[in-house]
Amino acid sequence: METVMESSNPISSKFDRASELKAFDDTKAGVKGLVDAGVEKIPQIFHIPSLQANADEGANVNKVNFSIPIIDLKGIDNNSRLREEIVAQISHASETWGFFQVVNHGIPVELMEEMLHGVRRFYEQDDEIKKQYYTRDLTKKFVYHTNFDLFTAPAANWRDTFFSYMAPNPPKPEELPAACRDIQIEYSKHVMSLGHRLLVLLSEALGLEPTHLIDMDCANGLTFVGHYYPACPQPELTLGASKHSDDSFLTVLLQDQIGGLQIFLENQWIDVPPAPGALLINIGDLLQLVSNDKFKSIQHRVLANKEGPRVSVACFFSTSLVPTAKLYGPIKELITEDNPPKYRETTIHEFVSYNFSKGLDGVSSLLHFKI
Ligand SMILES: O=C(O)CCC(=O)C(=O)O
Ligand SMILES: [Fe+2]
Repeated sequence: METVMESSNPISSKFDRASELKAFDDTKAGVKGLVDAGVEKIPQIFHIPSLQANADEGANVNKVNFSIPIIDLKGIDNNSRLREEIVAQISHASETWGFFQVVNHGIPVELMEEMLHGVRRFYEQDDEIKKQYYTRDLTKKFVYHTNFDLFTAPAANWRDTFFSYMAPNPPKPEELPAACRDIQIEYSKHVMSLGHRLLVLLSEALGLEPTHLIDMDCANGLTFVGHYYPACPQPELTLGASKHSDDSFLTVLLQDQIGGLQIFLENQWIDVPPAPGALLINIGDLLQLVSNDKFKSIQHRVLANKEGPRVSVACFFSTSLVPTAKLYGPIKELITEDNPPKYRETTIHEFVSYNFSKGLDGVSSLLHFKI
């Protein structure tokens, strides 16, 4: 009798969940630790009920014939007609899909591969060394844990993650783990320069001076995030990353060949299969906000998979760590009588803190800032 009452009591089942989450966090071994221990049934904390009931939008996958455009940057710097053409492609993609892939982006393919290897080396190294980096202290220079929103999200994701702020105040090399330090530093430098080039093209796409977005400090901060999605024995019950949009200005994503990333467009989920040598670029919430909704920050998610591990590196351009009181709102030059500001002004710190406290709950943070 008591057992029945306890299990139907929402308060006690909530307590169970809290202690399960804590026990999982305390292992410091992440989702990979569960897989290494041989779990065949994924723990309850990872279950996403709407997926199981097929009740979310996931029931509609790839009904439209659509693929993310691949934009070739080759020759952009010495042919002005080609440059205009590329700006038009970037403009169209950013207004419509919020996502595009780039090739001939200036980052050597070997470097991209070594970057993915570096992330994998970190996760697959000796557990005792890896655990030393496990922390929920976000002021650390290198933060490794499993889900950042483990204790607040409705369901945990089948994913482990580490991150470091690589700009404006990069960590000292010795503050990063030996498994990925050299490549993380080198790759981040390349991404910084690609981000600058893209922000120039995006400024032009908005009809602004080429340096407009750079001058607004959109490329001052870079957060480097290394994800590891272990193979999942029951991928239909959970997700690698829940539906969300990025809180950055711009995100540069490097994914391996496993696949599983999907974007939510026209009320359905669309696969974003990896394209060899390409980097995936997406508009973040902050760029949607300053462009007054001209550019779209599109929600996306990552499926859990049986074939993993899947490795990806997401580099977010934002300035969250710069203690600036600078206000960001819709860019004045874009505002007209017919196009009044759609958002109130905010600081990066306020925006990112709001997004972080909310976790990956599928609701855009932008709504909170709408006028
Ligand atoms: O791993 C991926 O492909 C996507 C990760 C992602 O969406 C994110 O880090 O915001
Ligand atoms: Fe994302």
